[in-house]
Amino acid sequence: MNDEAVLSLRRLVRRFRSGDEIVTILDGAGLELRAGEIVALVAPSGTGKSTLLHLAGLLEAPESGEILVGGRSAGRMGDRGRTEIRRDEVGFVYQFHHLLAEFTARENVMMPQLIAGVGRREAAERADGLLRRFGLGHRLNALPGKMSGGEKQRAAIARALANRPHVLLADEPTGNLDMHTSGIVFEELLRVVREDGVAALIATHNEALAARMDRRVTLRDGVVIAL
Ligand SMILES: Nc1ncnc2c1ncn2[C@@H]1O[C@H](COP(=O)(O)OP(=O)(O)OP(=O)(O)O)[C@@H](O)[C@H]1O
Repeated sequence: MNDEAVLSLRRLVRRFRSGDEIVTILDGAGLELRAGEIVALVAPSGTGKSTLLHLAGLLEAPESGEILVGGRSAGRMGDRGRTEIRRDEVGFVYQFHHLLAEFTARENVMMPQLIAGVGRREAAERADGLLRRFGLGHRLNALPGKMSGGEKQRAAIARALANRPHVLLADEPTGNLDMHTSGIVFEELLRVVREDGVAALIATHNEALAARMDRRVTLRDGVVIAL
């Protein structure tokens, strides 16, 4: 672990049109994530958690402010540079697994690697290793339709980590699971992320899960504050 920020969000402003009005959701939001640090983003519904994660993952652009990933400023990059950073540096986990239904667990975890140019054999080995770490060694060839909710979400987390990202962004990663399964899957996510030294920003409504992370932040009036 070192003290270098792998993700810096600086003075982010994001507005949306709502009918005739312009609503400012983020109003100078800033956050730094150091290598290996796991941060919980805990805030009421509608305060901008998903918006902040989308900006951090370069899925959309802020009206103003700066986003640095691995010290590189995304604002100064073209679409191609942003796409590369998204692919190589950032992993995403959503509430819904978004696995491809016609591909097995192994193939789903291979997919981002193949897109990044990794060979089939190496991608399959990495996929199997990751899935095993999530207790899915017996489900490598299972199709998502045959997997339980917890298994699918584990596979989705493995896929997010497939390209060895420095940053993992997760939006209610266990929000679709029952409380018991959610706790177990969450524990596994934290274990693997810690073992690999990945920095993570995880939005959750669940205070008990948030308490297991390194620090907690919230959004208030469009800015990030420590809890
Ligand atoms: N593309 C959009 N167009 C218009 N308004 C939007 C858009 N995206 C988000 N918003 C609005 O911005 C606000 C924040 O939304 P966001 O999804 O970031 O909140 P959240 O904190 O993640 O909420 P939840 O916990 O319910 O997921 C909401 O009022 C939402 O309606």
